[in-house]
Amino acid sequence: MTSDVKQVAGKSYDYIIVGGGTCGCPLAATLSQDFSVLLIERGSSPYGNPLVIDRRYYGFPLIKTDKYMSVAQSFTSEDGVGNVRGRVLGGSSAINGGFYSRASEEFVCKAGWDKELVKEAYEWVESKVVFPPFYLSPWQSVAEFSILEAGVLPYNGFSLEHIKGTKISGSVFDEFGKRHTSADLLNAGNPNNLTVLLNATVKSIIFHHSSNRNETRAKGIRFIQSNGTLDETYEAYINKAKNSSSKGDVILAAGALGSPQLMMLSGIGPKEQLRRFNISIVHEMKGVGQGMQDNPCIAVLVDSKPQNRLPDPPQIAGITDDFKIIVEASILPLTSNSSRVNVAAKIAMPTSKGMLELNNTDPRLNPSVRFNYLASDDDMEECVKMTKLLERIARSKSIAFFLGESKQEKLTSTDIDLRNFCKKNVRTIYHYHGGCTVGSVVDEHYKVYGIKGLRILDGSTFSESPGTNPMASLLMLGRYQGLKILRERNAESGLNAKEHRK
Ligand SMILES: Cc1cc2nc3c(=O)[nH]c(=O)nc-3n(C[C@H](O)[C@H](O)[C@H](O)COP(=O)(O)OP(=O)(O)OC[C@H]3O[C@@H](n4cnc5c(N)ncnc54)[C@H](O)[C@@H]3O)c2cc1C
Repeated sequence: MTSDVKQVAGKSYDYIIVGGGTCGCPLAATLSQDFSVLLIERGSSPYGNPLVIDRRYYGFPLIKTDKYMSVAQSFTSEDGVGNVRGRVLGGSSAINGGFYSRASEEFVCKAGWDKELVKEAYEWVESKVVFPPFYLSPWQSVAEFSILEAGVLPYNGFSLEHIKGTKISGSVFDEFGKRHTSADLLNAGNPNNLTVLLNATVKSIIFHHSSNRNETRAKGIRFIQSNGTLDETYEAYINKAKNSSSKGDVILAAGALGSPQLMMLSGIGPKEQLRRFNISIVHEMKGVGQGMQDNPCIAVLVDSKPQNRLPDPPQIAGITDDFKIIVEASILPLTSNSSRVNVAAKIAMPTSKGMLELNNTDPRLNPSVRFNYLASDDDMEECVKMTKLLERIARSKSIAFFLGESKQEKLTSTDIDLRNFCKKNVRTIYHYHGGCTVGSVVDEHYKVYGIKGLRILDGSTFSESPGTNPMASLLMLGRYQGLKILRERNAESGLNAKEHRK
């Protein structure tokens, strides 16, 4: 691990992975088994940073943000909803709630993934960074009782599966309250093959055009120091190989905001967008930045005023019969010595979608994004149902007993009231995705259409969230796709050897 750009500048690797986040780290570890890998991350190391590592500081990165260096980068969508994205090795797995739950079989089927390999990849991740609950905090126990009291049944106890009813899930926090991020998975890589460059932001992809311009191939990246100037750029390249099929790839794993942004900054995207910022067009692609989606969330504060309770990440989930609503509860800090107790629910499969656009050419700044929360009637209807369920939970005897307060007053009365309540109070649960979706920007192997040697692997490729919280599936996807690439390359080298012997 280094922050010295000079150790990397001008060098070549079999694979270059942009973004040391949730998907990028397991991918880098896996590919390094057989190939040289450069993993380049704009943030710093999570190790030794209590805001990341210590459960007692859960939620603090969200309230301690700055423009360039904080581990969470805040942004406000065009809908006016505040949000954050990870900016540290480990990515958003280093700042999130740590709640770990596998995708449903239906989601795996729909994605066209190989079921057995998916299982193997989940198990690999779980053997390293996922923990069963060693104990349930008093608030998580009360959340469990209150969700059951509101009728989200059956009770499933501890399970990593996405099943209807109320369950206790896995977590990336261990029994000592220490967070394990995707960065820990790098320990499973081959240290002789793996270079991790921190505090370096990729500015654009470098392309090679064949002499007849029939083929465009990603041949490297251009990057800057994250605290440097935009003009002082460095380059790293993909290793030259004897034939094009044995070449590696540049793989974007910069997240649902980072990957579409970087595609556009590199000249791949909607023409008008690129022209607006004088970016030379490498490949027109209308789908880049499209299909942005965030799961609408309503959160109800159940305590009457801020208190000094320890932050408490979610560990219980209530999943309704139709799998359309998921309820979780946590205690989040407001300031360094006050916090609020909340119950939150998300619409698992919203239909409203938005888009992402460039608003500057500095890769360190946020692009502009609109999610169009609750724009469709279906989503609004679901939000009304979700708020009714939240009310039942918030007014449960279990919560009143925990707080030592009398049962909450009813918030609203008619469906019209509830619609207005939803419009006014919709927020994020941070599971946003899209922008480079499979079928639109990348094919089923996560290869960018029309460009050789370029793949994308992260939340930007999802056209819907995996029903449940997405971290588990993104960790899994990094491992899964890494294994697929290794197998692909082994099969190719077997074929080449055969050809050679003929
Ligand atoms: C506050 C919060 C709470 C959440 N809680 C949960 C939860 O409890 N359970 C759950 O399952 N999910 C949760 N999520 C969602 C989940 O964490 C994310 O969906 C997931 O981590 C995204 O993974 P990713 O690989 O797509 O992107 P990230 O993990 O965000 O990785 C992208 C990486 O790329 C880097 N990067 C971006 N641009 C560049 C560039 N130009 N050059 C170099 N590096 C770059 C970033 O710094 C980052 O490290 C939460 C998310 C947040 C933000």
